Amino acid sequence: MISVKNLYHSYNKDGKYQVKDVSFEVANGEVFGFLGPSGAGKSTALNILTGLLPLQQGEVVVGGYDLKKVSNERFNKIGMSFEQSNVYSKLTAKENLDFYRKLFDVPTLDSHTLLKLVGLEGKEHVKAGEFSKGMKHRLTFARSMINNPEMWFLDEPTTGLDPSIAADIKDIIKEKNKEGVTVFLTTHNMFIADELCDRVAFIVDGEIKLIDSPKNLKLQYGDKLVEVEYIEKGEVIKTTLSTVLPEDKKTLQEIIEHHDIQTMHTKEATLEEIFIKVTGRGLV
Ligand SMILES: Nc1ncnc2c1ncn2[C@@H]1O[C@H](COP(=O)(O)OP(=O)(O)OP(=O)(O)O)[C@@H](O)[C@H]1O
Repeated sequence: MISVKNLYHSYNKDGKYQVKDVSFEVANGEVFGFLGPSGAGKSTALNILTGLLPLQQGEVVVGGYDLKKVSNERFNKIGMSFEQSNVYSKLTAKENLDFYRKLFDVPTLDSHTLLKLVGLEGKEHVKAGEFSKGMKHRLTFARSMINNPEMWFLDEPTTGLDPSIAADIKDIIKEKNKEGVTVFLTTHNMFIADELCDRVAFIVDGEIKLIDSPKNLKLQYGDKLVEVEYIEKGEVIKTTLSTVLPEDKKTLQEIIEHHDIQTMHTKEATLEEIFIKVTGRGLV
């Protein structure tokens, strides 16, 4: 479980906060996402949770460890993948993983298994410096799993990757979560948030504006509309009707009773549309 209460962070300690009064909880086994535009404070919050940045103000408990009390033991339980790949160029893929493995006091996964999982099978003995950007990202991602973490922190896990690599990464996240791993991720991509997260927090200017599941958000904020294509006098007519307004409901009933329906589906609001509605800001 992750518990964050009244978290603040100021890089310059000048009274301006890049993370402001942030509170949330992530249950064990949940995928929780911070969704927000560039500069919203997502990485800053994540870096505090993983110990990369010092905790200045607030209460943070990760996997039972209170961040105010120093304990290196907690690093055995967490994994972190960075937005920017940071692998050692002069070491091979296997050497990169083996070097990192030594930092843990718990059983670790073997390099071969991890490299296979991220599609780098056969590249064990290639220097990371010769890897493409996507391959370096896969290696960083593989490294974050080496200690079989209970809590997995992923900063923009698919940003800048080509669609097939992004799809593989998403599948691995889903698989690990099925095995019980708790995931905290940041993203400015509504599709990632929608597809992967059980709950998302909308974050803007360092503040959380709302937390809910993508499904609830769509139910609550989506316009209740239905798009219908039907045949009238040999022509295809397309119309959008409210499922709430009485006149539209009557029209819809009339269309269903007297016309040949080609297609009919409800029109869902996207998370980005809801984000704009709630925060007044876009996701870029
Ligand atoms: N080391 C730093 N020193 C001073 N300010 C910083 C530092 N790192 C980030 N910031 C500022 O803190 C704010 C939040 O940045 P952060 O990187 O947490 O945002 P983000 O939501 O993760 O955005 P992105 O997706 O672009 O990384 C931004 O205004 C950024 O300029």
